[in-house]
Amino acid sequence: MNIALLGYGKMGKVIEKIAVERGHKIVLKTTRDTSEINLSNVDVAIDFSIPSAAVNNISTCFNQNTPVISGTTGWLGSYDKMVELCQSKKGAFIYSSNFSLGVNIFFELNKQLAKMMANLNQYNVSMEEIHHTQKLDAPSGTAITLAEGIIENTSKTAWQLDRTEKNTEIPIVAKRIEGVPGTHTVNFSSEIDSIEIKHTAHNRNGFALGAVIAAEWIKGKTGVYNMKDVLGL
Ligand SMILES: NC(=O)C1=CN([C@@H]2O[C@H](COP(=O)(O)OP(=O)(O)OC[C@H]3O[C@@H](n4cnc5c(N)ncnc54)[C@H](OP(=O)(O)O)[C@@H]3O)[C@@H](O)[C@H]2O)C=CC1
Ligand SMILES: O=C(O)C1=N[C@H](C(=O)O)C[C@H](O)C1
Repeated sequence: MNIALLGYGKMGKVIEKIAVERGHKIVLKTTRDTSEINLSNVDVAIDFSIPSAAVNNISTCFNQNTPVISGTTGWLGSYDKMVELCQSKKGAFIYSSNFSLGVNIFFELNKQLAKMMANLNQYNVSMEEIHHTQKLDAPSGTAITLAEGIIENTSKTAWQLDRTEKNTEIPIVAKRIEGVPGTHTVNFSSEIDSIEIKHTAHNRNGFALGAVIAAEWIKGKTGVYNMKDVLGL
């Protein structure tokens, strides 16, 4: 496949390596200095850029009839608008806050645990995410997806960064430590004991491999999908 990398930073570079190993060709790389995106010889575009660039990158793909995989976080206020545009242009789109197989299994485990804890009022739920110091958004997209999984399955109604005002909110602590690719913990704690589930990324390979697998999967399809569809979870 001919792949465009919209964003060629830490993730773009790992995706390039894995995509080439899997027999694909990178025909376009964009950075903050790119003024025009021409996708005429591109089969699938993969966007790992910055929150303020994601909507323009994704819209450009729909407008040029190119399927797009987006892993950029911090722009989700515009997700519904992008879904509408995709549908109106009969495009193809996958967004995931986290493309790794391990985290997508963790998302399902988190929902199962939340279901089991739903009526156990003696436990308080809290979350922590740790990332490298260059990360622009907080909490991480992955932490937001985890919080949404808990909200769907318990009486919690919202998440809050670094504080909680109400018992119905899930507190998320975001820590920034040099070199950490991404660590997420969900904790249910009572006076008697704690139950904790944790995912630790050892490097960026899992995120990148998942994005390339999603790009291979979406070629030739139309519609809006997620990583559960891709991985058959
Ligand atoms: N869903 C997932 O599985 C994962 C998601 N992420 C997310 O992916 C995104 C990228 O992460 P990462 O690679 O670490 O970030 P980097 O900061 O290393 O890279 C961002 C890239 O985007 C480029 N960029 C900036 N502005 C634009 C623009 N207008 N158009 C196109 N590209 C632009 C930067 O350009 P320049 O080189 O000129 O600075 C850089 O190449 C983040 O939102 C992060 O949260 C990260 C890991 C996994
Ligand atoms: O910025 C990162 O690095 C990461 N971002 C994603 C997120 O916000 O959840 C995924 C991963 O944790 C790495």
